[in-house]
Amino acid sequence: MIITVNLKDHSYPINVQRNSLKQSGVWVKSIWAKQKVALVTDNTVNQIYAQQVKESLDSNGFQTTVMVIPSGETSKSLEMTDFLYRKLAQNHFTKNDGVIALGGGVVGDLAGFVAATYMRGIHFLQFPTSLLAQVDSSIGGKTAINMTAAKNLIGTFYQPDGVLIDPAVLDTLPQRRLREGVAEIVKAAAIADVDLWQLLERIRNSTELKQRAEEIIIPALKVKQQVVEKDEFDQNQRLILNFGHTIGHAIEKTAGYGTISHGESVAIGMIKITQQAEKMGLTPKYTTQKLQHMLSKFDLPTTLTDFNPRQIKETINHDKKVREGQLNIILLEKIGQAKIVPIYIDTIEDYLQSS
Ligand SMILES: NC(=O)c1ccc[n+]([C@@H]2O[C@H](COP(=O)([O-])OP(=O)(O)OC[C@H]3O[C@@H](n4cnc5c(N)ncnc54)[C@H](O)[C@@H]3O)[C@@H](O)[C@H]2O)c1
Ligand SMILES: O=C(O)C(=O)C[C@@H](O)[C@H](O)[C@H](O)COP(=O)(O)O
Ligand SMILES: [Zn+2]
Repeated sequence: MIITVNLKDHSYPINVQRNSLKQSGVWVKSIWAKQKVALVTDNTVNQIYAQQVKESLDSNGFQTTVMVIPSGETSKSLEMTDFLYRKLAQNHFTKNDGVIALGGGVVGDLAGFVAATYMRGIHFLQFPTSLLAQVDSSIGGKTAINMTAAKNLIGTFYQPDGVLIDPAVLDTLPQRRLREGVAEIVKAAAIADVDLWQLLERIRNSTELKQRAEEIIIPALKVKQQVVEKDEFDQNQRLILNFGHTIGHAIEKTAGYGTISHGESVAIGMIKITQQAEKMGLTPKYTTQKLQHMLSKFDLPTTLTDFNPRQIKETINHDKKVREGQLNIILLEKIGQAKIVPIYIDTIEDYLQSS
């Protein structure tokens, strides 16, 4: 199935097809002219999938160099950015050449940032291999690396030329990694798709979800595609994709990148913000309970024992949504519909204390 992301300057296809990775070179040839390709991956995905992708690319006329970064959130760094820039330069990559991100959101965000900035931008494709990357991070063009001060502080908007999703690769994805993707799917349903929410309600657990992957991936990525089409550069409506992320990103940073994963932090963030919104009458009663029930069913965390509101507040000060002392937070109008509410940043600690 092909879903097109329609944007003013750069529309592109998302191709969802089981077992497509093995023949990915054929698809790439339909998008790019023959050229050098940097296949950026992490050491886990490298061992399982890089060779078959390289073979398919090379047999379709591409000249592929595999570039491997360590697995995990700490690779979204200036150090790894520099490592990839050097590799591209050593291998004489030019503006005619391209980068393919083969991996989860970490590989996608980092490789996308490198592709966007090397020679002011070279061609870029996403081959997402984690559930999270297949439903969220590979689409929409946000690229980023982290700083000590806060998450995703450096980045660009840089849309890929295409996204190739092979649901068969989820077979090798560990359970913990799978449920991290479920957190973003629950987010997508909660903010914009009540039908997807109801479908998730009918699914018993992560195992069943994996078996019915395409049924879930397609509506989840359509939520993202539609939101991005309305507001590519995060000026207004796209902010809803940040539901649970203001607190979530602060949790990731304060715990130490990679300690509590992105998906887990977002799950806790969605609960914290909804609990308080419910208390203030901004979100209907029992919404937190519904979210808690949904997330727990997929073994996602909904609380954090070491939650430190002061530290979290300090980190939130660096959030990209802060403008002139105000922060846009995302709340649920109801399940399936989000709203953007501005609050004063000074009030965030009380907000967090009482939730
Ligand atoms: N750009 C965006 O719009 C966007 C959206 C959501 C999340 N993100 C970012 O994405 C990152 C999280 O992504 P993630 O959850 O994919 O983490 P990840 O990239 O670290 O992948 C999780 C783990 O799964 C492994 N893995 C990936 N695919 C596999 C497969 N098929 N089989 C076996 N192992 C596999 C990886 O090696 C890694 O160890 C965070 O940095 C987050 O900020 C970005
Ligand atoms: O695409 C978006 O927009 C999102 O907010 C999707 C989020 O799931 C994702 O984690 C994103 O990277 C967060 O972006 P940021 O702008 O808050 O850094
Ligand atoms: Zn996210």
